[in-house]
Formats: sequence, structure tokens, C-alpha cells
Amino acid sequence: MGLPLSKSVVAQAALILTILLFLTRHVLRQLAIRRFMARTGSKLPRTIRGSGFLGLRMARESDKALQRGDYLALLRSRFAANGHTYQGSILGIPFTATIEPENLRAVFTHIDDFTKSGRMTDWWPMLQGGVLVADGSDWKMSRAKQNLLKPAFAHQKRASHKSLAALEDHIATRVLSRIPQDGATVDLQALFLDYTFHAGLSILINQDSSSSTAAHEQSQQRDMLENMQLALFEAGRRAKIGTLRLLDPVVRPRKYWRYLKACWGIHAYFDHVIDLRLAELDSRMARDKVLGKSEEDGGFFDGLADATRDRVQLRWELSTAVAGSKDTMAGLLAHIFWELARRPEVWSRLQAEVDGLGGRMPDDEDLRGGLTYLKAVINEALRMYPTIGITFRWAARDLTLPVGGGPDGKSPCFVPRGRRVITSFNALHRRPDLWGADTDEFKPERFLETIKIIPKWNYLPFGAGQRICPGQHFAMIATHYSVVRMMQTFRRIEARDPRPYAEEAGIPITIKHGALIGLYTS
Ligand code: HEM
Repeated sequence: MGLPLSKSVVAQAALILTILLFLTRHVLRQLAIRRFMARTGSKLPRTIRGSGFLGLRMARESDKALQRGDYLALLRSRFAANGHTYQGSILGIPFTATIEPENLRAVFTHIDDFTKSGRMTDWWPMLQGGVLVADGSDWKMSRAKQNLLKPAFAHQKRASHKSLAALEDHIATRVLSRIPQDGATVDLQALFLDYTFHAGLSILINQDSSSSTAAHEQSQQRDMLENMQLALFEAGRRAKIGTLRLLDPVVRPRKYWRYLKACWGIHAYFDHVIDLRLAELDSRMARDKVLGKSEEDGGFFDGLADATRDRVQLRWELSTAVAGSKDTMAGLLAHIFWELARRPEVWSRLQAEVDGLGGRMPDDEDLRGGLTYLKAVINEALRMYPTIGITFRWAARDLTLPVGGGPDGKSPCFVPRGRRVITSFNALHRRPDLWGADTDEFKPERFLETIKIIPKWNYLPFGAGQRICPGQHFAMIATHYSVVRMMQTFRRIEARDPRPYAEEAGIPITIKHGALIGLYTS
């Protein structure tokens, strides 16, 4: 009969066994990595210098830059100092950063290898499904296989006359009529944020949000706007701090609770609107059937409802579309006018082109390509200030990127599974070797004269590959339209903010202090 083992001996044995298992797993993983790297000829990229213990110095630097509003400039300087592909870790969580066009082609075209898996937790609980955060078959369901979004955007395109009417209605009441005509200072960015949010509600979910809307509905919309502002800010923060967000309920319980409430408020708003819209759609269809006339194209919402009647899926897709369109377009417009106010020669040339319309409203054709200088202005603003400045993917397995490995950055670059891959469209668009020494200057002419053909992977303001922005067409039409209407209304512009440019690096990028401008009608 053996002696009974004491509890402490059992505990020690269990501990030793766990450590052994852990070490064995670690050694086996390292061997597998070595074999993989030898087989693929890949190497690790350079490691960022001066990031401090566990990347703490880098985290502190980032935090300060975020507060100052020059975080994107800091990222650019890191690429300049460490090469176009490098690796590091923030608080022990490793990442690989790259702005090599060849690597971006690999990341954005191999969507099953470079996934958005981490996005779901960044956006939780605001979005738990829908095209923005889904991967694999769920994403295909949203965007490709069952064409959930395709018909929605196609309906919206066919109903573009309605979209233009909604844009006109909102820009007239929410922007043009609110700008003092005597040159008194106004924050254009604030007006654009209000405009694009309400135009988005009208166009994407047929939600009447004009000034004649019932008071209780206006107040619901205001609450939703506030909730979405807060939730978008938090989602951006959660993405930047990674797994540290798990501490939020303990470290900042009040803010965390407010964030949850904002997300639930957004859900409740969309659920309510979806019920209303589906009921309207059904009664319209029943009426059309009785009258025997073909039903009118109702735009984006009808397209979505054609593809699915699943209310939760509709909630994710609609809130994604509203969140995706809201500040991206306002941010772009604000940056365009921030630059126009500082570039009289660009303003004059643009004015001359818009004057060519003879004061009439721009139609589909003008917006689709007749206004070449305007297009160059918008392209240049998207180059210097892409409103999605940074994006992330996660490696689904051990992978290689075409370049960036080894001390000279020329070998294939090893990316271990689970690794977060970061890219900055902002830094890509400011690479002097791709864009010239004047890369920090706003020069629309480069899109007309200097660069005849831009290599595709050097310029990605709307992303690329299968996950390219599905709202790109709408965003471009709406931006062209809005700039034309501003130029037709005002003859002179002045910058009213002597402070240097500073960004608010949320999702998406806006101008920290707004776009303080003076405008004159004569
Ligand atoms: C100036 C305006 C806009 C810019 C600069 C912009 C930019 C982008 C970029 C860069 C991406 C890809 C992000 C990534 O790959 O991680 C993206 C994705 C997306 N955008 Fe936009 N966007 C704009 C307007 C819009 C509008 C108006 C909508 C909707 C009506 C929209 C809806 C979406 C959606 C749903 C996705 C996710 C697509 C997917 O993952 O399959 N965006 N956008």
C-alpha cells in the first residue's frame, strides 16, 4: 500500500507539469516557425527602435500624440525611422506595421488569410454583425454571396435623383442657410457633421429628418447622433488599446456603462426605424399590387429588405452604413474647405470651373466626371487626409508578406498567426518616394499634370480588394455635389484659425479644432 500524497506535493507536481507543457508547446511552436521561415525564405521585419520596456514608451508617445492631434504624423515618422515594414509590441501585444504597396495588395486581396476577426471585439457591442466586422461566410453573406449590400447600393444608385434631392434639401437647410454671409467665422466641420448625418438618414433609411420632422422624432435623432458619436469614439479607443479594454469595467466603470448604454440606444433606434420601414414597405407593395402598377424604387433600405427580412441583420447593416457614411464624408468636406481657405489659387481655379455650370444645379453627368479640377481637389484631399487613416487586419495562420523581412527589408516578411497587421493609408499617401518631395503640400494639380496614372496600390483612400468601401460611389457623388453647391453660393473664403493643423484620430479622422472659416457671397 503506497503512502498518501500530500496536497502540496500534488500542487507542486501540477505546477511543474503545467510549466513543462507550456515550455514544450513554446519550443514546438518556435520549431514550426523556423521550419516555416526556412521553407518560405521569409525573415522577421526590423523591430522598432526605442519603444521601451513592453512598448511602454511607445504607448505613452502615442497617447500624447493622440491628445495633441499629431498621431498620424507620429506614425509617419516611425515609418521614416524604421522602414516601410517593421514590428513592435504595445504593452506586450505584438504587431506588424506596413505601408509597402506590394504588402497591401497581399493583405487586401487575401481576405481569408488577413481577417477582421479582432474588429468584432473593437466594435462590441455596437456592432456584432454586419459587413464591417464580419469575416468568412458571414461577410460573404453580407456583401457577396447573397448580395445583401449589392442590391441595396444598386437600388440607391438607381434612385440617385432621390439622393441628390435629399442632399440638396439638407445642404440648403443645414449648411448654406446657417453660414453667415458677411464673413463672420463659422465652424464648417460642425455643419458638415450635422448635414451628412441627416442626409445619411434620409438616403439610407428613408428617415425624414428635415426641419418639418415631428419634434419627438427630431429628439430621437439627436439622441441617436450623440450615442453614435460616443460609441464611435469608444470603438476607436478600444481598437488602439487592444486587450487592455478588458479592464474598462473596473478601471473606468462609469464611462464603460455610458458606452454600453449608448450602444443599446443605437440598437433601439434602429429596431424602431426598421419596424416602421418594413410596415411601410409592405403596405406600399400591397397597394401597388392592387393598383397593378410597378413599385417605385425606394433606394437603399428597399434593396436591403429585398435581400433579408431578418431584423437583427438589418440592424447591423443599417447601423454600419449610417456609421460608415456619417463622419467620413463630413471629415472629407471639412478637410477640403480647410485647405481651400489657405490656397487662394486653388479656390480661384475651382471657382472658374464651377462657374462653367452657369449657376445651375450639377446633374449626374457633371458629377460623374465633367468637373475634372474638382475631382483632382477631392482626390488630393483624400490623399493627404484619407478619412480612414489607419486600418487593421489579423493573420489567420502563419503567413508571409512579399517584402519587408530582414535587416534590409527586401526579403519576404514573416507574419505569425494571430498577429495584428497595421497599415496607415495616411502614411502610404505621404511617402516621398512614391509621391515626390512635395508630398506634404496640397496640390490638386498632381492628379492632372504630374501623375498620369497612379499605381493602384499607392493610393487607397477607400481601401482595396473585395472589402473596398461599398459606399465609395455615393461618397464621391455627394462630395462633388456639396462642394459645387458651396462654391455656387460663396465667392470668397478666408481661414480664421491660425493654429497649425491637428487631427482628431477617431473613426474616422476629423479636424481637432474644426474648420473655422469666413465666407462671403460677394
Ligand atoms: C469619404 C467617404 C468615405 C471614405 C473615405 C471611406 C473609406 C473606407 C475605407 C478605407 C474602407 C475600408 C476599410 C478597411 O479595409 O479596413 C471602408 C469600408 C467600408 N465603408 Fe466606407 N468610406 C466612405 C464612405 C462610406 C459610405 C458613404 C458608406 C455607406 C453608405 C460606407 C460604408 C462602408 C462599409 C460598409 C465598409 C466595410 C466594407 C467591408 O468590410 O466589406 N463608407 N470605407
